[in-house]
Amino acid sequence: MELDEFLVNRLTNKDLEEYEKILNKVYHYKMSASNDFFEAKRQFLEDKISKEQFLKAKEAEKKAKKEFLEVLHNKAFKVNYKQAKRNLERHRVGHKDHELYLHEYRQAKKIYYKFKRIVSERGRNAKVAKLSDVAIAVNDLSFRYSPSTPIVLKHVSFQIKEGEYVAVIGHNGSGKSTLSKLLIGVLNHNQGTIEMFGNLVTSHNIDQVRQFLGIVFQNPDNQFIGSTVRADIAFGLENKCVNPKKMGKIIKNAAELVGMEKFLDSEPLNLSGGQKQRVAIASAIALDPSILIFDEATSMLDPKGKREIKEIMVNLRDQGDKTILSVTHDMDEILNADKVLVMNQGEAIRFGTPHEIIGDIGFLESIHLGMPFVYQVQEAFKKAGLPLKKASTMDELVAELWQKK
Ligand SMILES: Nc1ncnc2c1ncn2[C@@H]1O[C@H](COP(=O)(O)OP(=O)(O)OP(=O)(O)O)[C@@H](O)[C@H]1O
Repeated sequence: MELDEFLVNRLTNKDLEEYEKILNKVYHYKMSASNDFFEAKRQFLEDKISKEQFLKAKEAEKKAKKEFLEVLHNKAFKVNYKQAKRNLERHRVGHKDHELYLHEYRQAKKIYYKFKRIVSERGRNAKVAKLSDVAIAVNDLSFRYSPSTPIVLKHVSFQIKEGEYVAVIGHNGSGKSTLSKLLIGVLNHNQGTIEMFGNLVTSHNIDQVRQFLGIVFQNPDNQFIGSTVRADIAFGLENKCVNPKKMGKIIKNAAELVGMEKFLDSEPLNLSGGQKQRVAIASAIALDPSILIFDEATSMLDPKGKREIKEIMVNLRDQGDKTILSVTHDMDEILNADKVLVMNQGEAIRFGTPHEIIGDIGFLESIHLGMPFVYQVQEAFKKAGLPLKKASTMDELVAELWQKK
């Protein structure tokens, strides 16, 4: 598009209308490029497209963003207003053309203020703000993959407050992944609402809402994008156009948070699954998202890897400023959470503290979910006529058994 067209004196309402049309066009172009990039990233992580295709989508998004910002920051209407002001100063009261320049000045001023309003509306749309301390509010959410397939989520409602750690559990096929895909905007919901920090999520603002989200997926091998740990963490920062001077410190802090600071120059090949997953977390944290979504992030790891990741999740929660939603099959993990959402056949059937959920053994059995290991041991002792004092963690259990000895 020709921005210079607007760099002429004496802009009219018609020019402003033309500008608004162009702004809308580049805005929608940017939104669609951002969605394409997000989708490409997901497909790349799932090995469905090549790195070249993924990088192409990244470039397209960068270009679209740049073009949008160029249009948004167009100076023509301001220059026009200043010019008209200068002209008026040169043709004061008494000059034969004073009335003409006064009229032009008023016109330019009016158009400039209208321009500012249009830009600020787009500017507001371009950012989402925290309007509430409820990080995620899902209300009456229902979903089916296509009109001919059954409903897989049925009237799901729950709220997660900022800073809470919520584990989502449920038998295979209960709808956990579908729920997480709806939350990150990979799928669009058919019915009900999702709000993030009070912002109603729609297909128009999903790209902005994603600024709140950091996502860690299941497969550690597919999450590496950079050739080293440092390059991997830098990738998202570059994409967000973070000042290169600030990047070094951000990367170091993020790596330290997951205990990977000594591996910044390591290549992915030389890392264990757990270490790769720690880097994936660091890459997410570096962008400082308010909400972290872990989508079965420990399921492919060995016991040591699982333990490491679960410790990091607890540390992140304890720092207090991150909201965590973790879709998991690990019944031991739920003991770390503040709340547990239980899914069954597409419905959110319970939402409570881990102890409320685990305390009801009959309920867990009825939906084919096992108990955390610590509770299994206590049950076994109880059945053998040796009841133990209630222990919620392995340390408490060991202490209790030690005393019995
Ligand atoms: N692309 C799809 N098209 C149609 N139905 C689907 C699709 N993906 C999932 N489903 C169906 O949606 C329901 C919920 O699946 P979902 O993957 O969300 O469950 P889940 O709880 O995450 O299971 P798991 O623990 O095995 O990952 C299942 O009945 C599944 O068959």
